[in-house]
Amino acid sequence: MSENLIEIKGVRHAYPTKSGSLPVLDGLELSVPEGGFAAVVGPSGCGKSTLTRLIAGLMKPDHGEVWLHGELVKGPKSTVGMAFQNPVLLEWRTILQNVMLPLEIVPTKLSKREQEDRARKLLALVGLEGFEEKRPSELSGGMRQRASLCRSIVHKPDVLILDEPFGALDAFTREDLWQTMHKVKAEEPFTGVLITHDLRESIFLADQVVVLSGRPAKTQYVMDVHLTGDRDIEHLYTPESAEALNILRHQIQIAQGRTEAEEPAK
Ligand SMILES: Nc1ncnc2c1ncn2[C@@H]1O[C@H](COP(=O)(O)OP(=O)(O)OP(=O)(O)O)[C@@H](O)[C@H]1O
Repeated sequence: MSENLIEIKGVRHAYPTKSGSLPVLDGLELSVPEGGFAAVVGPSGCGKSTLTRLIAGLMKPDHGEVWLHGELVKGPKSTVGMAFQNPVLLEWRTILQNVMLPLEIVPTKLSKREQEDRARKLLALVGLEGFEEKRPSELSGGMRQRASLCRSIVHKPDVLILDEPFGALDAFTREDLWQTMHKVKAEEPFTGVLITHDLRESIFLADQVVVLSGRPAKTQYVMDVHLTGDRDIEHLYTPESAEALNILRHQIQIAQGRTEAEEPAK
């Protein structure tokens, strides 16, 4: 049994297509300890979303193993929470009812009253107090994404998967959401995997950045992030952050086949 909450070992996967088999992952390794937060970056179409489906047990890999909490993943896991770029909130339900949805699906010991209290507490945590009875269309994109985040953690999942949740937001809203994420993680600790195309986002939010190679993707590079103290946006403009971003940018260029693997210029 592994000490890591998420352990992905030697995963290989190919999709059958009309023109033959499309190898997508080939040699994927990922380890995330309990309470850890890994950001996964890589070239477009390299297999990042495929990785999230494997962790959630929505697909089985052709080869290799996915372990969650010391258990081999063999089917869909309700202990995994997910949030996507498009929040997909149900318009016929209020924001509060949308956030409570997973509690209707995943078994819970909470009474109806306690479920509602929990959903209200999370909405307040992300700055949506007073919007509980609104419909999704009455909220901005950033607010809908905040509600979606509450919905993804309301049932206290073991693992939170975030698949480009901030990708469609403007830069200022995105930075606000990054800070909200830190607040949420401090109050409601989770083990997370974030898929992103934004390298600044990866080093601001995660404690480990995993760079995937071009398709079929393998784990090409892993960076531990050591931003000290409370993370605020100014941390992104320090020499340490600039150096980390430089290294990651270089790794992405290697993954895209635009440069040879070599030490980045200092
Ligand atoms: N169900 C499927 N059947 C066949 N091919 C698929 C299927 N799902 C994904 N693919 C293909 O597998 C490759 C990897 O897809 P995936 O969505 O995992 O990549 P990604 O890294 O998340 O992409 P992006 O960066 O564009 O979001 C792509 O070429 C995609 O077209």
